[in-house]
Amino acid sequence: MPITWRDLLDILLVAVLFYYLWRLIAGTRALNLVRGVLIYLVVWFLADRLGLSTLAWLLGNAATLGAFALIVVFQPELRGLLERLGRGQQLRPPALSLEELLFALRRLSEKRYGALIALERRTPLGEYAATGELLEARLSARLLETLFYAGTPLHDGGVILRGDRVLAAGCVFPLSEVRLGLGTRHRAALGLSEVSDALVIVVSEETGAIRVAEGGRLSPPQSLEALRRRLKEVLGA
Ligand SMILES: Nc1ncnc2c1ncn2[C@@H]1O[C@H](COP(=O)(O)OP(=O)(O)OP(=O)(O)O)[C@@H](O)[C@H]1O
Repeated sequence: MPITWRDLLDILLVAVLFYYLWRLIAGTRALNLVRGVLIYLVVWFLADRLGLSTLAWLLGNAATLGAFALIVVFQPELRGLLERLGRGQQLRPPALSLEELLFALRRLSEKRYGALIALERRTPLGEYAATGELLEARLSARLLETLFYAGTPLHDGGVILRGDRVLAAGCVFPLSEVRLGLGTRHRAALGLSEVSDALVIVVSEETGAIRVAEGGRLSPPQSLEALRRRLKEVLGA
């Protein structure tokens, strides 16, 4: 059968669809889910082909239940994906004001205010923002300083930045299981970086040291210059 222009268009559209799906899930927790589902499908297919009827029957029936379970478990990610699909590229939040953030970090470090700040990237952090107080406020150094001033109700927990907005404060991040020899603020920074692609900045209340957690790794104390370089890379500025 000859290949028609319809076949080519079909293949092109499917390729574009997969490419955009991949871009949406790359770097998110959903990527692990996709890997898991693919392995499941391969085992199911092999069981069916090799005539392992009980295993194939079991996997076939569990698939329906599993699909519902996945929707429930990954509801925050799915909502995030749909939000991003709807939002499109143009309506991205304005870029973060790097100098404002660096100025805030300098002040927090000098004053020894313990701080925990997550910069949202591709992984939606809405589920963590929901554990704190939603602010949706424009980022300013004075706001960050105020939020981490000890004694105020919101100073406990982490702040989430989305573009140039302070999305939420007083948020609870997942704690890493890794023993760092540091306290819970640092474990929370590392924990969030393990489950998302966020860049998480932590200022120590005890020493004023600024560290960055990214991709499940916590940096040694950083100078503001080193931090500026890394943030510029991340923000593409
Ligand atoms: N799961 C969490 N999510 C967000 N913030 C957290 C979490 N757990 C603890 N924190 C923050 O960490 C603070 C406790 O910090 P702790 O003194 O244990 O940290 P640390 O890593 O030793 O840092 P520091 O050098 O600032 O003392 C809490 O008051 C809270 O603000």
